[in-house]
Amino acid sequence: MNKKIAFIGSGNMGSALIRAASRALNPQQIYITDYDLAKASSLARETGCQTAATNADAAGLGDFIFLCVKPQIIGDVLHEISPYLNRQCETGKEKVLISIAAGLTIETLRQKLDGACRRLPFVRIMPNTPAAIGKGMLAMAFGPEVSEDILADLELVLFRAGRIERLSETMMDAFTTVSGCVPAFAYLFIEALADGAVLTGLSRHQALTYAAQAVLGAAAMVLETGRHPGELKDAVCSPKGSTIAGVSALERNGFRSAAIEAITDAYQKNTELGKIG
Ligand SMILES: NC(=O)C1=CN([C@@H]2O[C@H](COP(=O)(O)OP(=O)(O)OC[C@H]3O[C@@H](n4cnc5c(N)ncnc54)[C@H](OP(=O)(O)O)[C@@H]3O)[C@@H](O)[C@H]2O)C=CC1
Ligand SMILES: O=C(O)[C@@H]1CCC=N1
Repeated sequence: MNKKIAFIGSGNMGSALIRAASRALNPQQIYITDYDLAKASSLARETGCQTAATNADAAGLGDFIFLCVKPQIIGDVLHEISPYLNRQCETGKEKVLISIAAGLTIETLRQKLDGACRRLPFVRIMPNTPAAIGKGMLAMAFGPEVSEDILADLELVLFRAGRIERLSETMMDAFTTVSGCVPAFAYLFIEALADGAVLTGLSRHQALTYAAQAVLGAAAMVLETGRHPGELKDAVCSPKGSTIAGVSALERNGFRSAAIEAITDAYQKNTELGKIG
């Protein structure tokens, strides 16, 4: 795959995808830019990618243009790069736009483009930050104008980010919640478990390592054995044992309902982000 890839925005999520893409391709195929150019330059030095001086340059250079800015800003960026995309459209150059913004539909984003570039193929992807180390979960939604060749190339750019699934756009807000947001909830859980372990005498480093490895192992058991988490939980809980005492404490404190409401509140917010367009 010899296409050029541009990333506009190299913040938390953009930088995770840039790291993944730079492992999948020759990093010299990748152009990074950001409002804060020092941030882009530092990441370019680390990954071997190139920098683009402006969003317009990135739009001109990239065959695939990843838009990795906040949902509140992406409309301005699309408006800003439209003239440069239109110039390329006149020469018959086929570019692909890719948004990672939570909530915003492809149709809403397309309306932010001015001129002929409004017809360009547009893909909406939803990654999560573990993509930085190849442990991400990522979904792609797209319309009929996006060819199988484009999707195959996009998967080549992203395969080092982690697991990739194609999803109907109607499911993207639900996916964003249970995949994009969940790492933050899991970090909270791991941090709290480690706090408890520090209370029982372990060092902070030991506590974090052991708690994170236990959560990692439990997640892998769910994915790799296909067994229901309730069944896996029962296999840890001995009658009158310590684990069931801990499970009881979690239930007493509303752990399950807190987790369910974390998902439903975050989902609600994702749908609201979609209305800012
Ligand atoms: N964080 C996450 O886990 C996930 C985020 N997303 C989506 O990713 C997108 C980016 O989020 P996130 O990475 O967290 O945000 P960040 O703020 O970390 O990154 C956005 C970057 O874009 C830069 N920027 C701001 N304005 C412009 C502009 N006009 N042109 C070029 N660059 C600009 C920012 O610079 P500066 O800081 O100087 O303003 C910042 O470096 C959002 O749309 C979000 O919905 C999706 C999945 C997961
Ligand atoms: O919090 C946010 O808005 C983004 C969406 C998914 C993860 N972070």
